[in-house]
Amino acid sequence: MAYIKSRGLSIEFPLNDVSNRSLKREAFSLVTGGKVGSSPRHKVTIKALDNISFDLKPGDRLGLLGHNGSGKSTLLKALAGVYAPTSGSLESRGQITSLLDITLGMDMDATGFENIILRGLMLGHTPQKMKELTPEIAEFSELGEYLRLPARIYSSGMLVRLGFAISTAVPSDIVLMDEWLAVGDADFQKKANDKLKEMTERAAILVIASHMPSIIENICNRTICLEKGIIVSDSFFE
Ligand SMILES: Nc1ncnc2c1ncn2[C@@H]1O[C@H](COP(=O)(O)OP(=O)(O)OP(=O)(O)O)[C@@H](O)[C@H]1O
Repeated sequence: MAYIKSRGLSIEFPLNDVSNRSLKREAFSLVTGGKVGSSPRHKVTIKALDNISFDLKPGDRLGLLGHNGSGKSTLLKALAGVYAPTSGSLESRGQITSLLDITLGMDMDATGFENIILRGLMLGHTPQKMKELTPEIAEFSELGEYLRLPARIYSSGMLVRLGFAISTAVPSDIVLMDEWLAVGDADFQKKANDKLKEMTERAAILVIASHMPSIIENICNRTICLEKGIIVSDSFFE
């Protein structure tokens, strides 16, 4: 059964090029969302997440709220395995699909077809699985003969279409999203939106950060609001 368990999770970023005595530190403390502090070695650090604890189980649809810099993306990236906890723990079970950066791992010199395999490997799938999925991904992307050409010649919209088609090809237990994805031109967006809806509805657990109240109201049954890396409210609703 899929789950996420966070216990006292804290994530700190060391700012190696900012000294403790520097005037720059004051500037940082004014503008950043995370808490500015210092490490034992007198280096400036930003505490992006501070003592975060929560549990998620199948059926949970968590909306992450908070001002810019409050720690939403850092929490999503920690859930995706991009950042390790500085202290505390974060555990999960289940296949995770991270839609945080859907073109991550693509090689611009490789063709679209090659990138289907490469990006699939990044997502934790086998080459065999990706080969089986290739016709479906190719059809969804609508890139046709472009898939035989290097990705560097794609427009940014074409690249995102391919990344989206690959990332959503395999159903998963846990879906992570930073804002509801809007991909491609108007026609493609409708198709992508339907696919995203199907994927998030089928997932056991969804975690989405959003500044859009309508997204949170329509799809979430719980919200956690962050402020300077701390949970300031945790609400459950139908
Ligand atoms: N790689 C990094 N190095 C240093 N500081 C970072 C890094 N990533 C995030 N931060 C800091 O961590 C804090 C939280 O940032 P995060 O991106 O998680 O906020 P957010 O809530 O997602 O903001 P937004 O709504 O603007 O996307 C901020 O103070 C930010 O400056």
